[in-house]
Amino acid sequence: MDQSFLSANNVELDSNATVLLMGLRRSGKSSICKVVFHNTQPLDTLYLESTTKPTTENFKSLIDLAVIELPGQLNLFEPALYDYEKLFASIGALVYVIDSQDEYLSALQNLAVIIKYAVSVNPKIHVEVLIHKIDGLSEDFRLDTQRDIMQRIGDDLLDYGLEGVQISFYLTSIFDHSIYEAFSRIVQKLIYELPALENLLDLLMQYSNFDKVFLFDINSKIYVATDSSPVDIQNYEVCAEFIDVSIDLDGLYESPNNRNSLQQQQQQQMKRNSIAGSLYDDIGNAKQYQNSVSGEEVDVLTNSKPTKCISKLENGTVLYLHQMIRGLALVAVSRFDDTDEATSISVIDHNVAIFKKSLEKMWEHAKYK
Ligand SMILES: Nc1nc2c(ncn2[C@@H]2O[C@H](COP(=O)(O)OP(=O)(O)OP(=O)(O)O)[C@@H](O)[C@H]2O)c(=O)[nH]1
Repeated sequence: MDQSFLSANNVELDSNATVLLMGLRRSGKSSICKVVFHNTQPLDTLYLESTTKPTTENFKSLIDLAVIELPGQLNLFEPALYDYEKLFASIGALVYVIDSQDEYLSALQNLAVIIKYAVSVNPKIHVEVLIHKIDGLSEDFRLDTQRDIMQRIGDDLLDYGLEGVQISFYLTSIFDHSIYEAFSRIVQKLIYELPALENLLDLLMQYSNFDKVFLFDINSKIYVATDSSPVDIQNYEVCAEFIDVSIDLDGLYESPNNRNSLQQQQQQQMKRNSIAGSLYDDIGNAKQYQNSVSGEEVDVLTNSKPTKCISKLENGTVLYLHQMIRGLALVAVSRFDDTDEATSISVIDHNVAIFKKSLEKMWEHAKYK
């Protein structure tokens, strides 16, 4: 293998937090990386040039994630090009992108060969299949396509004598939140401490009367953990957009000393607002009744005080955001009646402060960070 490629990209160091992104040419791999991790507008990916050699990108979040993209034109098993054995042995998840708008039979054959090889080298690997570009398919046709793809891959793997390989399928598009939802679930599988985190979030839900709580990576809008209740995509959308709104609002309350860093933050925010939409209007009409900044802590990444923001929407839903460690924010959806608002918020603040301390402690002893 091209040793410099591996060593330069720390593949061995962060093995369990490494995602290998594969798929045929033009299936959408680079676009996914750009939209999810670089906040590129989906339409700006239209004319991306074809990737010609493997690329690795590192993202710092709750865990330090490495995403390796292999160009679609590579013939995977062409001898002596790369040491694939070492590569597959060192990754946590294989993410294979299938263009659902294109003829996908050759992609499925390619995928079956790759899965066969991947599980023989690394039996613990998570195999994740993105049935991508679903924005071009009708609702019914999406499910038919998913069923067809699952059936065919199952048959191909049976032919190879591979029964019981766990494969997760996701219907995705860069034009809506489905790609963030998929990547959230993929990244969560790589977080060793996830069960403990989920337990903590369940406790927080219970004692704070939240309907739903997410631990978001602020930059990518991936949620690295959530409580154990099912995820409703609308809750996800509202919370993800509330992060953008909160950062903008936070600017209004900053002292002049921090104005520079805030302007930068806002500019970055403009770039990252790939999903601006109706919620901004809702929040514009909503009663913004508290936006306070705690005085004690200083966030290492932004060199500014951690943001806390609470908003009540016209339909009575309350959104609560508190900035956490490592570029994360806790965002919760709640509903409490007007009479006990102040008490509820004090209780929530107290519980969230305890949660943040627990998170810090957990991360001091984290396995992969
Ligand atoms: N409609 C639609 N088009 C998409 C989506 N994702 C990516 N595309 C388009 O698909 C085309 C190819 O995307 P790329 O990201 O360059 O594909 P790639 O897999 O990296 O291609 P190679 O670098 O050749 O391996 C671009 O024009 C994208 O705009 C999607 O979710 N929906």
